[in-house]
Amino acid sequence: MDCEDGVAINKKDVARETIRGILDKGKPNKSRKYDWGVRANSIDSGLCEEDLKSLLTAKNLPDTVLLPKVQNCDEIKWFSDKVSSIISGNNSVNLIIYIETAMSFINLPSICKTAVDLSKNSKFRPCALVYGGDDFVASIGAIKTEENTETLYARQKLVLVAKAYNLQAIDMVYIKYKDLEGLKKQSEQGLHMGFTGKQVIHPGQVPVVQNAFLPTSSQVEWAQGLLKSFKEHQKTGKGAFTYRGSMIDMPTMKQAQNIIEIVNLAQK
Ligand SMILES: CC(=O)SCCNC(=O)CCNC(=O)[C@H](O)C(C)(C)COP(=O)(O)OP(=O)(O)OC[C@H]1O[C@@H](n2cnc3c(N)ncnc32)[C@H](O)[C@@H]1OP(=O)(O)O
Ligand SMILES: CC(=O)C(=O)O
Ligand SMILES: [Mg+2]
Repeated sequence: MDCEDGVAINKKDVARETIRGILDKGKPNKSRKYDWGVRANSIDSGLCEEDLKSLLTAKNLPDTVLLPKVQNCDEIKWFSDKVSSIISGNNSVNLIIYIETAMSFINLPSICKTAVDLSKNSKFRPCALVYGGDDFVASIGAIKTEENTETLYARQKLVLVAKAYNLQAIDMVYIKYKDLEGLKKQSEQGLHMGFTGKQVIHPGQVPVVQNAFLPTSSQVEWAQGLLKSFKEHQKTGKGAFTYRGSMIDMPTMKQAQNIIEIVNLAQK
């Protein structure tokens, strides 16, 4: 649910009140496991405080707050203070941080470190970074291409820093939402770069992105076989061995473990 750029400037109050009403009612389908996330307005818009006061005092807290256009660690401190003063009792929310301006990228490690450190004594848990590709392209004055070479450095930096701080890395929006083949290609590009997932803006994008980020059956079969073979070779004292024509040692074993971990998480 969005209070930010998907909402016209003259409808900010309406969006906030509508979302508050939805939160008050609670999740309609309690048997299905899903999270409710709300994207507030950015702190520098001057609207964020009002968003948080309304959304975080609803009868049911959103599972996650998405904070756009985070520029520096002072904004994380601001957010930490606000959630601590607004959220009652022992409740807390997940925090997803949007990185989408040139300055955000300059300050990225300190933004993450501050979020991780402050969360130990606050009411939020940082869980992911989002690459806000459209705002970023506007911020640096680039021209968007289908290959995304103009933003390769930024996307790779986001993955690198996210993983260093044990956060998920969520890739850009694909705005040509009717072009599912293009979406598939861009999802696979993000997956290969190390992104954990991708934003969607239309229901039709959901299955394409989910499929792209789930390991294929042949990858799972390869990983299971490799892990079995790795264990057997360890017992016989062999750190390196050949599996299906490739040299395998500890790092490849870890890649196979990643595949199995994603499958296990997706099944939960
Ligand atoms: C760069 C950024 O900041 S991205 C994030 C901010 N932007 C957004 O969130 C935009 C979200 N998406 C949208 O607003 C819309 O999908 C649009 C404008 C792109 C297209 O809207 P439409 O022309 O209505 O799409 P379409 O007719 O295909 O919709 C089919 C159904 O899916 C629903 N739907 C479309 N998008 C969404 C969405 N994001 N979430 C939930 N339902 C949606 C429609 O309401 C419609 O439902 P209905 O059949 O019950 O009436
Ligand atoms: C998703 C988003 O906020 C952006 O691309 O700017
Ligand atoms: Mg944006």
